Amino acid sequence: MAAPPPSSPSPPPAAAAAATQQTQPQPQTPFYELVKGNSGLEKVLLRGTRGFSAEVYLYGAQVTSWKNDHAEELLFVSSKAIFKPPKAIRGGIPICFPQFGTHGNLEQHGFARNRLWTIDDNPPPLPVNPAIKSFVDLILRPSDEDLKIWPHSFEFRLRVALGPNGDLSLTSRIRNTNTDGRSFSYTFAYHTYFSVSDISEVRVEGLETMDYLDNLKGKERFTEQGDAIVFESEIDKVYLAAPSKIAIIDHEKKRTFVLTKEGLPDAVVWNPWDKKAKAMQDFGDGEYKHMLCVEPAAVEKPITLKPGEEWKGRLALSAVPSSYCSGQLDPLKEHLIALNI
Ligand SMILES: O=P(O)(O)OC[C@H]1O[C@@H](O)[C@H](O)[C@@H](O)[C@@H]1O
Repeated sequence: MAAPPPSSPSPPPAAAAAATQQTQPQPQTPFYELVKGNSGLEKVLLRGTRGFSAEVYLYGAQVTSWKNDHAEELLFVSSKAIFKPPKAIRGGIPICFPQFGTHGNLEQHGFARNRLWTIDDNPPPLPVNPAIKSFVDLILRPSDEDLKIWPHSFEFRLRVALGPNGDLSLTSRIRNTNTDGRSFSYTFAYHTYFSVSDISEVRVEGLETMDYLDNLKGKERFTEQGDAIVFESEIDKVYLAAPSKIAIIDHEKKRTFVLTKEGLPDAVVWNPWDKKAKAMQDFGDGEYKHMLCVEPAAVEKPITLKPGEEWKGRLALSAVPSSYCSGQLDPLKEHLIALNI
């Protein structure tokens, strides 16, 4: 598909066709480009004001890039990532559905991350900030093969939006479309890989004093101590009933990522560290130093939907200068209000 110049984004063909059939223009015409990415897989480019950008592969509906106005990449994608089904792409924001990790009988993290999603040009309305001009809606429905391993009919809609201040939001809407009257339950995560300068210089605030399940200790439950979380070895924890705002402070970069989550009670924190990194085929030996996963999730208590019911889970990310005092998430409030998240 021919890529329109960034200054004059064009609606995708289906949206353009729909617009000509309507007397009233669509209030929210999604602006994006569809281009070929690695291994010929298609990806959507979102361009915001002042050079902000994001990329989303149709494979896995996976965000693989989020850049600020200095064209700096804010997400981590491994240099060894494999862009070939059935392997999930190592990095960015994989979607874990209908199972997080090994909490069930399906393959680790479920199948949504290694399925081909399609662009949904006519999604049901979703209230949005009118200042957001760059977004895309993707949809996944189960194939006959999927129904054999998880016998439930569903519609999973994901909107990825780039805000006017460069903030990135992902909104998932999952609907039970079973016609046999059956409910279904699932666990879920936005498996977000952040790019950091040096893991030993990073601190996470917002999870102190939380209870967590330690995946490195047979999912046993512990309580975190009062200090911000720092990293000196492998970590794989599911923090339970975590607050809606979490900050990742990168001292060297003088950058703070602020995560805001809705509908997702838990937060997973993962870094494989050196030994596990070496054992991973699609991950460089030293790359653990430059990434950290903080994953808004619903793990401990699966979400249950009756037929016709819909669940919504949202993640909003912003990257702000680290110019506030340690131990206080509150000063971020003003910035969050300014960002409208
Ligand atoms: O290699 P995968 O399947 O992408 O999983 C990576 C990690 O993902 C994390 O979310 C899990 O808590 C870890 O246990 C897991 O190792």
